[in-house]
Amino acid sequence: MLRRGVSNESEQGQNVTVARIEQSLQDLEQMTEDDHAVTVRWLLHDAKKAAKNTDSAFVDKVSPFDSMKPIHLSAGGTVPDGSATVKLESHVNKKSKAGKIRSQLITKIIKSDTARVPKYSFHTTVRRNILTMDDERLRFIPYMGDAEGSKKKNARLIHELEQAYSPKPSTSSRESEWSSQVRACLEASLEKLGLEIGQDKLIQYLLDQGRNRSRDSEIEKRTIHESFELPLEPRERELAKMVSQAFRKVYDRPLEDILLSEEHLKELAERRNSNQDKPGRTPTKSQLSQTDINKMESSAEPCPDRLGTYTTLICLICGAASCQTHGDSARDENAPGYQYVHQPLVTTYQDILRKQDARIAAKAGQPDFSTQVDTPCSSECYLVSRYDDSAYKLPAEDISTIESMVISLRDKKRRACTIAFFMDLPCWKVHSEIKHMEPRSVELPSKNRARQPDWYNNQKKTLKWDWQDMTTAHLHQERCQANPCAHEGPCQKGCPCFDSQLLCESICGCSDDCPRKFTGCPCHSNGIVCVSDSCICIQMNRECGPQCSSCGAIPRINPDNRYQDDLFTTGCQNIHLQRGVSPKLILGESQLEGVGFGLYVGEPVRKGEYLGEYAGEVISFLEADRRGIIYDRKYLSFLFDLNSEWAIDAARLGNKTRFINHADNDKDGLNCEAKIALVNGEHRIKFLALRDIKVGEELLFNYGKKFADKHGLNKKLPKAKEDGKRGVVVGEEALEALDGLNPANRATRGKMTAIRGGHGGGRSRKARKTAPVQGIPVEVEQGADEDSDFAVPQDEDDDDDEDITDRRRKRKITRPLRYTR
Ligand SMILES: C[S@@+](CC[C@H](N)C(=O)[O-])C[C@H]1O[C@@H](n2cnc3c(N)ncnc32)[C@H](O)[C@@H]1O
Repeated sequence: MLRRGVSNESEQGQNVTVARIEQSLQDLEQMTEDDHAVTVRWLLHDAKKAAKNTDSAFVDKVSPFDSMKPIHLSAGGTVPDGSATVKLESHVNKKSKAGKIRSQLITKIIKSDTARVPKYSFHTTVRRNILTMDDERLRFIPYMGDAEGSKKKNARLIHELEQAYSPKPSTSSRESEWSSQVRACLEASLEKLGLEIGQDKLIQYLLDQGRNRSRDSEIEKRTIHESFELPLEPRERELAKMVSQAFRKVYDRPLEDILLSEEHLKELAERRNSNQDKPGRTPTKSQLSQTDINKMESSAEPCPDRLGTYTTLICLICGAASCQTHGDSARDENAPGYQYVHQPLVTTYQDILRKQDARIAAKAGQPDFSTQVDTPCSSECYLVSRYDDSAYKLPAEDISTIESMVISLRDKKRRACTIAFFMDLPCWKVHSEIKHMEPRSVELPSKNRARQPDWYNNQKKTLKWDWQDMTTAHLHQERCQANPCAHEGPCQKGCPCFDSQLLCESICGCSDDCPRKFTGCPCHSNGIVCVSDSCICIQMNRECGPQCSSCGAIPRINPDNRYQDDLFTTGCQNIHLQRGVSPKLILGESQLEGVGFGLYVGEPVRKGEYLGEYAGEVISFLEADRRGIIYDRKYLSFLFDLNSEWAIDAARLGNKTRFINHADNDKDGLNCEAKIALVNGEHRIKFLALRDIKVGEELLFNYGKKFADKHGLNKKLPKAKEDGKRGVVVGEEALEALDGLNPANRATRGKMTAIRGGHGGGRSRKARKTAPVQGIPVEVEQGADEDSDFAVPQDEDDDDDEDITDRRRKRKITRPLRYTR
């Protein structure tokens, strides 16, 4: 904020010298400093006044510690029986040794029969995965204890964290505030001197000179450089050189620090890319003739720019506004090799319409949950009205508004009626405009059609016998995240699905008859139930979905039918995650000594049954690596690789499955496995029982050798009943133990018994309501069982683990928990 204005009086640019520019810059610098001083004085004045007011109104003048007597610490001496000593070391002044105070406290040891509460790292319970952006700022350094020899370890940790979180020093806010102030000052100074160059020319000069040779922001530099159409005139170059020299003298640093700072370059490049600020390219309105302006305003083109906003606001996978589950994964701009590229997700209107069509087509097979019927909206409704299209022309801006609205309205049948209502236009006219917009007439020439992959026939819905050698589309941990494709032309080279050798999904923008599109399973028509490898969806580690028109998945994924157990006893069984009903799971202290909590089953589970979803934050690998530094140091990690780009972290957000501990093999109590499945274009992790599991058994799955080795996961279930010591608890007795030890659980006891009695798909049928989240109805159970069932199993019993047979699994998809390098 420049309080004293800069003189408008233009000085003669021709007589300018380095000394004069220097003087002008100094004047402005002085002015800026004065201005800053005035601002700070005002702020302090205000702050003092505010503090005074608060003081009298709310602050107690007497310190609560005033009445406390000082405690005299005993300086050691004999320690009475039943006591222990604690050594304290306080540092008053870090640098001086004199500031170090050592004392020793004598404490009483209190013994109690109460079970020790296991260590627990706090988490918030979530019902579905939440996409979390990268956070490359190191916000705090965790306290890792003062144990012997930990100083070196802590120093190493701090170094590691600083390396991971700040690969390059980011501009501090003070620095960036200063830079922008000086930039403003510079602009004013050039204006005052009447020089015929502005900041743009100075930037061009610095880029021409190859100043700022750092490899950072290369793309931005190129974008900006290419936007200058004409080379600098010799006079301009001379002036820019003088400004650069004067700047260095006044500020004692190079001009490029201010004009080519990473932050500023990024800002400029974004502006250039969005076409708002192309020097010498985009004429201003005043430079255009009225005919040009009319042409621009009546063109159908301005729409795509605005559509960009729609596509980023509305998720292309689920249609939710600002979706937190899918969406463009976070970019780590500080990552080595990161390059700024301005790349709108979807570029043209036709792409978006195609995507819309694909989504609507994918939904066509689903039951219509809406209550709408095909009744005409008015006498002018397109459903009833016969109209002469050519007789009535809409203004360009109305057409443009219709285009924009079409994108956000997914119900195709109703969109003309809805738009007509909002715009107060005849429905038939809106409908006719929409029809013109749709790229239906675009028939692709046959030679240009996409080809089916060699290993998959989407019409017969079959895989070639050696398909597993030809693709990794089913190996989710190795493949990338599914991103719906949206491009002109057929799905061939250049299409992201094609290039990643993946199939197109129903959410992709390509046409329904794209030969690369996954078309689901034909199980019912082939007389098969989706339960084994004969179902193509199971073979490809996918859950059945709307694209499987005949197998019976569609009514089974309808949330309204979730608790209709009869429906699930037959028909498609490959919809676990979409149904989302798990058996009763009880949280208690793990039977693996000292590992904290563990998860137990509260009702019998059969082999192959679904146990729950491993939910948490979906984060990029870069973020996982950063978080992993602290997790690995604490030997407590909840990271789980989801695919080749993303991981799930259940440390901060998660559900009960985050408490499932590790076992190497059947002998150690391994009883469940984790599988990654593709569910409607989304990767998700589910737990399945590897064998029949008895009530009260602790769930254990194999985290993978790398994780187990790195974290030293060596704790095993105690052997069955040995000389009165603790043993594995299973069966009814275990339930008593789990139940009885925590009075809070008694209330649920009757319910659990009832569920056990009615086993055969029997699950806790809790009252539930639906809560809309981002426009999508999400099931929320009232009195959710999450975390209320704490218990500490302590009783002994025989370890009567059953023999586990049939361990040979054709598809190896048990996914190790992530470890960080
Ligand atoms: C996903 S958490 C499991 C829940 C954890 N027990 C708790 O209370 O939060 C994984 C962590 O549990 C511990 N853990 C799991 N299985 C273990 C085993 N067999 N031996 C030792 N520690 C284990 C390790 O600290 C590991 O990093």
